[in-house]
Amino acid sequence: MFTGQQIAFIGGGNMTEALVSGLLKTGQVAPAQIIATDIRPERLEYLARSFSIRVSSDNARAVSGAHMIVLSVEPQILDEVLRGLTPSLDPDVLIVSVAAGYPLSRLNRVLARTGRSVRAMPNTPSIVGRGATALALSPDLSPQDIARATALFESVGSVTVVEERLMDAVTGLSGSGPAYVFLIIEALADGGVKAGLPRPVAAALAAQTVLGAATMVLETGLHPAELKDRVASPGGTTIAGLHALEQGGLRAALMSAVEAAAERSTELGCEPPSR
Ligand SMILES: NC(=O)C1=CN([C@@H]2O[C@H](COP(=O)(O)OP(=O)(O)OC[C@H]3O[C@@H](n4cnc5c(N)ncnc54)[C@H](OP(=O)(O)O)[C@@H]3O)[C@@H](O)[C@H]2O)C=CC1
Ligand SMILES: O=C(O)[C@@H]1CCC=N1
Repeated sequence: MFTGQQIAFIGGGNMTEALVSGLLKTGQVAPAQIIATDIRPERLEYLARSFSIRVSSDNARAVSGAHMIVLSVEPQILDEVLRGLTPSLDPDVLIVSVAAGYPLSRLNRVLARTGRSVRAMPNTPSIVGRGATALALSPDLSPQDIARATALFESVGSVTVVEERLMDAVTGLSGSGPAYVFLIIEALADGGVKAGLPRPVAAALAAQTVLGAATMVLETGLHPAELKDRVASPGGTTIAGLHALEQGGLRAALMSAVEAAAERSTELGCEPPSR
């Protein structure tokens, strides 16, 4: 699928590292087919050393001759970065953007092109191959384009295709969601420490509990409420803990977190560039 294809990653940060690592692990892409750019020389050195890929500080040169471009810089600077690519851009190149909140209509407007683009929202568990990515596809993509974009993100986890109007909601849930879960794991571990556990024991139990519970939801297909009910014995420990969570407003807090992050994603898409 990627035979003879050149892939350019613009912005050599966390997301690019996860995707480069995932793609190379599939064995479908050789290091020489990948180029990554960044403005930080230390990131370029790190990426070249870790993955033996080509690196450059020149975005325009990197995209010249590329068959697929992955845009992975902050949304606030993406307009400026895109304008710098325009002179060397093949009008037919497949463009994949992971920039939060940044709509495909804006991408096309800034690049003065009409399509062949994918808006993606991955998340940081992609770094360990357990990512969740949603893709919104422009209507003119070929089956091969869709297969390539899907393969890129399947190399680091699961892929779901959604309408672009849902991408801000996806960003609020699975894009930002790992941070909510890290906070929950930290707080559970703190609770364990408060109840007398050594910190390393509490941290390991908290993380494994979240992993195990999430795996049960995915593997059984049961409603989380059904699984919750199976943990809570009548008059037992769990119902006492659940009552405390309801009093603390955990459900409403998590719903508000997703809503606030989704709203921020929408705002980011409308904001003028910050630099
Ligand atoms: N982190 C996450 O959980 C997720 C992030 N995203 C999206 O992915 C994108 C990248 O995020 P992430 O990898 O975390 O960010 P990082 O900050 O880790 O990576 C971006 C890199 O691009 C560099 N950079 C800045 N300007 C340029 C430029 N003009 N040309 C080339 N490189 C440049 C940055 O340097 P410097 O730091 O000096 O600015 C930085 O090294 C963002 O759009 C974000 O919205 C999407 C899903 C999840
Ligand atoms: O916080 C952010 O803006 C990015 C997008 C989703 C996760 N991190």
